[in-house]
Amino acid sequence: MSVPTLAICTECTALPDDRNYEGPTSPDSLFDEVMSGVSDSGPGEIPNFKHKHSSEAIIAYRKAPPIPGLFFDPELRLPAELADDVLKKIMDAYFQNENVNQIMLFGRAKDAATISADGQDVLGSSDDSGLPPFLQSLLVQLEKVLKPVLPHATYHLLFPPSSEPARARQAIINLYRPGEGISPHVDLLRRFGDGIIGVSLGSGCVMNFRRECEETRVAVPKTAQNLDSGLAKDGQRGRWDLYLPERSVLVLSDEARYQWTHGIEKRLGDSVRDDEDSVDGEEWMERDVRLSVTFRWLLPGADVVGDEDV
Ligand SMILES: O=C(O)CCC(=O)C(=O)O
Ligand SMILES: [Fe+2]
Repeated sequence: MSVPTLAICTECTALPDDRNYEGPTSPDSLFDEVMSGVSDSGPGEIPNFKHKHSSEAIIAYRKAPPIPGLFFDPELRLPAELADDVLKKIMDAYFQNENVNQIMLFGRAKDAATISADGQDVLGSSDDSGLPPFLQSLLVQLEKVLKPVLPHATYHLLFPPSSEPARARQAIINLYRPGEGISPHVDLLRRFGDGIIGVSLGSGCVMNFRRECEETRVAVPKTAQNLDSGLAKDGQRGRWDLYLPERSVLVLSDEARYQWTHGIEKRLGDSVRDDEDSVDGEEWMERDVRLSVTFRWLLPGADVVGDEDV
């Protein structure tokens, strides 16, 4: 079996002209329906100060929240040289037009067909045919830095051995200007598999996580109880806000991928402290232009762009 031909898709999405716009348009990211009650202001009304809405009373932490399947180490950063190089190449290749803020690329992880007779990987174990070289380099680096820190099963999910059948991998790149965000969502269940890697480049920002109600599969409602105290009915926190610094790496799997939404509120900066017990005060972190690169597995048969019914 030969490696499938290159499948690069530069399907760029322009900014929509509606009041619910929050930043990158991510039809490919959203759960089957957009969560309600997320966006209450249009692009011209960016909340620029800290406690305007109840949701903004939530303080973000640098430490990872205790959500099963979420892996994040604030100390783990990509090498600056690699991150700068990837950022520059992405900007040059895809974001010269200021109306473009999202791009999707597709590759296919190698399978046994790309392994030479002596058992060595011909392409390198993260070499996803179809992705541009700088994203392949990023994947190789991610494979290296994540190996020592992830549980074996999660690492295996993200970087399966070459003995397993080749799978299609999507890289979605989102560009956020200060004040932009993305609605809380669960990445499409019928399109993407388990195991998502998110890389932040150029700027940090806070990502919020909300537990979904299992029965309804909609985001835990924005009630005072859930948001102001951060506690859901069962006494467990239904929301966590995590600061993702520039060059950091986030992994979502299992419960974190399926039972929690993730989103970014549209703000010009974020209030951050180390963790719940931190005695130090909050730090206000201004946002700059941020690029996120998210790698996800396409489910079998879902590698047809634009087919929402798969
Ligand atoms: O910008 C990010 O880090 C998140 C992007 C995201 O969630 C998505 O595209 O599905
Ligand atoms: Fe997402």
